[in-house]
Amino acid sequence: MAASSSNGEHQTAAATTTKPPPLPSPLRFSKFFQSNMRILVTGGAGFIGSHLVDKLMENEKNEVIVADNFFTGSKDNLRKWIGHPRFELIRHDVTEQLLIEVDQIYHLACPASPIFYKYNPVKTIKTNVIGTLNMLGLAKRVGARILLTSTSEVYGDPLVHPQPESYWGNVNPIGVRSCYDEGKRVAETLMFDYHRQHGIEIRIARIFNTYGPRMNIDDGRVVSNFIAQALRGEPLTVQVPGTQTRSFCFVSDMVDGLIRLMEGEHTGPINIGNPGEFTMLELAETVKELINPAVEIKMVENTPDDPRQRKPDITKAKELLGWEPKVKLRDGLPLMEEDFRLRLGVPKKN
Ligand SMILES: NC(=O)c1ccc[n+]([C@@H]2O[C@H](COP(=O)([O-])OP(=O)(O)OC[C@H]3O[C@@H](n4cnc5c(N)ncnc54)[C@H](O)[C@@H]3O)[C@@H](O)[C@H]2O)c1
Ligand SMILES: O=C(O)[C@H]1O[C@H](OP(=O)(O)OP(=O)(O)OC[C@H]2O[C@@H](n3ccc(=O)[nH]c3=O)[C@H](O)[C@@H]2O)[C@H](O)[C@@H](O)[C@@H]1O
Repeated sequence: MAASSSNGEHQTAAATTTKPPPLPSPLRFSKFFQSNMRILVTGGAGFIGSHLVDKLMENEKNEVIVADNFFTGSKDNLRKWIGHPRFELIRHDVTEQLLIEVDQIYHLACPASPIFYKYNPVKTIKTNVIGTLNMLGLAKRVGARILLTSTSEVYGDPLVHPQPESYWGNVNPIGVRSCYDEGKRVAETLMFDYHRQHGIEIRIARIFNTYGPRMNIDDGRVVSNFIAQALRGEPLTVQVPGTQTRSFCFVSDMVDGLIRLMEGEHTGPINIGNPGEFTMLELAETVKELINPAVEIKMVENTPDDPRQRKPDITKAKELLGWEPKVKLRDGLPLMEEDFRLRLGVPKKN
């Protein structure tokens, strides 16, 4: 349960550092040469990362560097930028040191789909802990601001609903999801310790389920599974009991929220997600209605520790970032359907 001493204000005040941040690159103070903003996106070849790169590249004053090990991401997601003079792609694993010069770091590198983060749980923890430590070390050396994409999974199987940032969560520390949710909790701790101890400028986004074009077709997450199944005419696999809820955010809204957080004045953590809440059975019914009314819905076994409910309280995002999602689930699903049809080679019948 949320302890009374853990209300948002108290948490934010305790987090504020008195130490000035390390100096940014001398280039930022040069009078005659206005250098571009150099932005590192770790995990930039993945789903959210590649959409973020597209948005950042729209600004001609930005240079974007992606560091990715291509575990779940792909060069294909970035193909329109490869060879662009303001873009660089580095095959790099964040569990290793990275010595480059940058002004901002969006730190996304980490597998996000449960089937991928459970595939090699020890590596997932290393990515979250050593990877975040390395990126914080880089931020400290070059005086960069760093944003971590944390997750609603830090709330575990929440006992408070909807979840405000002040809720400390209900997480199983030894379960099969712990490599990811405890990994992200340590990553958040490291961010705040570097902030308090070294004055690093940090931003933490707690992302709730995000969907949209470019998700891996075999990613295993629920929205991509249902859309791919509906298009192939296969039964939609609802994991029991089907009454568990999630709140789904369209990827363009997510990218807008992440950039506002990076550019704003607040460390966070700030929930970024769409508060529209659906049971998995409701989601299956909606996909069936919109994409393939002939398809069956089949109940299948679930995995351990699956959270029963999830819905973000986005009061902080609204007040501090002026952000709220614009795309409703019923409008976002057809945009994703279009992309999946193209990739699966299933044209729409008129
Ligand atoms: N999509 C969501 O619903 C969601 C929800 C909460 C949090 N997040 C967070 O957002 C971030 C991006 O998620 P996504 O949905 O785009 O996932 P994704 O799997 O599509 O992207 C992750 C990217 O990180 C790369 N990567 C993984 N381990 C790495 C390592 N050790 N070194 C370098 N690169 C590595 C992958 O190759 C991939 O390109 C993740 O940090 C995830 O935890 C996502
Ligand atoms: O919001 C978040 O913070 C987290 O959201 C997702 O985690 P999860 O909600 O478990 O994602 P899914 O695998 O899409 O599962 C959602 C629900 O759908 C159900 N499901 C999944 C797949 C399927 O085929 N059928 C089905 O009913 C699952 O049992 C679960 O209840 C992401 O994958 C995490 O990276 C992210 O951190």
